[in-house]
Order: sequence, then C-alpha cells, then structure tokens
Amino acid sequence: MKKNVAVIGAGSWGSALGIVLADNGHDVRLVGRREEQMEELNQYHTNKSYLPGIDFPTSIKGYTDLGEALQDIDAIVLVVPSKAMRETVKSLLPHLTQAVPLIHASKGIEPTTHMRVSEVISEEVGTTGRISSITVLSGPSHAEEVALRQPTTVTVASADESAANEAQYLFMNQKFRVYTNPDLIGVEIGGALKNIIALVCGVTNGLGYGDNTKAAIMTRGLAEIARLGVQMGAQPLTFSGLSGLGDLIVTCTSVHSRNWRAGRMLGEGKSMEEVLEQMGMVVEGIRTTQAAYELASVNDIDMPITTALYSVLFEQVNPHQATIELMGRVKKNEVESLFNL
Ligand SMILES: NC(=O)C1=CN([C@@H]2O[C@H](COP(=O)(O)OP(=O)(O)OC[C@H]3O[C@@H](n4cnc5c(N)ncnc54)[C@H](O)[C@@H]3O)[C@@H](O)[C@H]2O)C=CC1
Ligand SMILES: O=C(CO)COP(=O)(O)O
Repeated sequence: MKKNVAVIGAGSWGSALGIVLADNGHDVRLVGRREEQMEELNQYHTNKSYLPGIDFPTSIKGYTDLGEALQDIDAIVLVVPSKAMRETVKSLLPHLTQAVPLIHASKGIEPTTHMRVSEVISEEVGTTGRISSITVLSGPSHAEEVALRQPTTVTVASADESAANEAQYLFMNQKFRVYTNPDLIGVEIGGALKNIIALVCGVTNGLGYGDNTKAAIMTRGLAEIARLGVQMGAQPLTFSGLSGLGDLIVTCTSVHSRNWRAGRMLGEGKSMEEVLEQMGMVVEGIRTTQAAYELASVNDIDMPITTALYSVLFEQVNPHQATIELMGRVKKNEVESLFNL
C-alpha cells in the first residue's frame, strides 16, 4: 500500500533512502534546511551537493517547512547527523496530530549522556504519544551506491516487532534487501562504533601502512566494539551481522566513507579543524569516539583502539606515537581478551 513518508534530512543518506522509498511507490517528502537545495530538487530532480550525477524520481518532493511536510503523514524517516537529533525531534513533535511510526538511520552515541540515537529520540518524545514506535535502519550501505541501485543489504531493529516488520515492508525491494533483528541495542552500537574503527583505518593508510595493519585494526576493533556492546546489553551474535561486521567492512575499506577519508587526512598530518573544513559532510566517528571513550572508562572496558584514537583527536598525541603505544601494550591471549576474561 502506498504511504506518505517524510524523510527528514536531505543529505546523502536521507536522499538515498528517499530514492529507495520512491522506487517502492511511496510518496516521499524530503525535508532539507536550504531553500535553494529543495528548489533544485523540485525543479531539476537533482541534489548535486550530496549525490552528484543522480536523477531523482519525480515523486520525491522537497520541503523546507516541517509543518507542511508532516501533514497526513504515515511514517517519518529521520536521517540527520546524531548531534542534530534532539533539536530535530523537538521541532517535529508539535506538527503531529496523530501517533506515527518513526524510523531513524543515523549512527552515533551522544557524549556525556552516552545515549544511543533511539534513546535520545525516546527521551524527547516522552509522554507526548505522538510517535507510535522507534526503529533503526542500519547496515553496510553507502548512499552513493544505494542511489545507483546497487544490491545492498541492511537490518531494521525495534523493541516493537511489528514496527520492524513494517519498516522492512516500506524499504525492501529487489536492490535493497532488508532483514529484521530484535537486538536494537546491538544494531545501534555496531553502526555507531564502526565509525571509530574506520577513522583509525584511515589514519593507518595516511601513515603509509597497508593491508596487514588494516586487517588488525578491523579484527581487534570488532572485538572491542562487541566487548562494550555486550556490556550495554547487546547480543554478541549481532556483531557478526550486517550492522556489525558488514558495516565495519564497508566503512573501513571504501573511499566513499567520510570517516575513513577523514582518518586518512589525519594520518597524513592535517589537524582535525583542517579535516572537518575539507570534508563538508558529517564525520560521526569523532563525536562517537568521545562517547565510547567515556563509556569504556565508566564501565571499565578495555578499548585500546578507541583510546588511541581519542588521544590523537583530543589530546594532540601524534598518530605515530599512538601506534607505538598500541603495539607495545602487555602480552595478551587473543581469545580470552575478547570478552575481558
Ligand atoms: N552517507 C551514508 O552513506 C550513510 C550515512 N549514515 C548516517 O546518516 C546520518 C546522516 O548522514 P548523511 O546524510 O550522510 O550526512 P550529510 O553530511 O550528507 O548530510 C547531513 C544533512 O543533515 C543536515 N543537517 C546538518 N546539521 C543539521 C542540524 N543541526 N539540523 C538539521 N539538519 C542538519 C544537513 O543540512 C544535511 O542535509 C549520519 O548519522 C550518518 O552516519 C548511515 C548510513 C549511510
Ligand atoms: O555508515 C556508512 C555506510 O554504511 C557511511 O559511513 P561514512 O559516514 O563514514 O561515510
């Protein structure tokens, strides 16, 4: 059945998910902040700043006015950077006249509160009764390739099983295969923390290291993601799935990844400020490194790779020095160290 879906966040990922929904026959209202960007979408059916070379289906309409976009809506897809999540949820609630399902596709953990994205949304929704369910969509899925309809697989997870099934129905098609997973915590943690590991893989490439180092960082990175995730209530198996290993592979090995590219520039000697200025798009892993570092300290979880990146990003440690310290730690048993045994 055709649905009215508001996709809030007209960057790369919101735009690509809008294309998937439009391909499935839904009416898509893509909400952006910049008037001229939405005019370009409505007039020329392009979004050159975020997905150059892509012709958008004409059934996608651009909006800047949230109230207009949310009229008679059947579902909301929220795809803003995680740091904008609270403000965005606050601003959309007054426009809803009935409870609607919300699916988010953002990857991050909030520093200081250490909340996952669904927890931030849930806290802001509170007792308003305006959101009927919260689901996350996550997995190995670069926007650039989804927009080209290249075969892609993702996972949807929710505390409400029927909401996850509904999200699977909304998004699934021949090129975009959607699985369900009941482990909301594991899916959100895997998606957020792989960005830290992708940044580090980029740094090692920037330092001139090759595939051995990358494989080491990815493998031991997944071990520390799982270690923290299990402590937070995730199911260990989720980390070998699409939102864990799958997303780790795609982000650590692709030139599309903003986190990997930012890391490479850091490894080449650029400062964080220079990197962010040059990227012009969100690099979620920087904020998530802070949150994961704090979480690891509070819960006494060993996260050496995250700690090394934290020292480079926030304590001005040189990446060469951080590598020496990482390699020189005390001897360990590979398997026992997986879960702090
Ligand atoms: N690009 C990708 O391939 C994928 C991205 N994601 C996640 O999706 C989320 C969004 O990322 P992208 O679309 O790639 O980012 P982007 O950098 O391409 O676009 C971000 C969008 O959010 C808007 N925005 C920025 N600050 C805002 C604020 N304070 N309030 C409201 N809107 C704001 C920008 O105007 C822009 O339209 C991130 O959490 C990212 O990790 C997840 C899977 C794939
Ligand atoms: O999450 C992503 C792919 O699944 C995109 O990663 P980047 O934000 O590093 O580009």
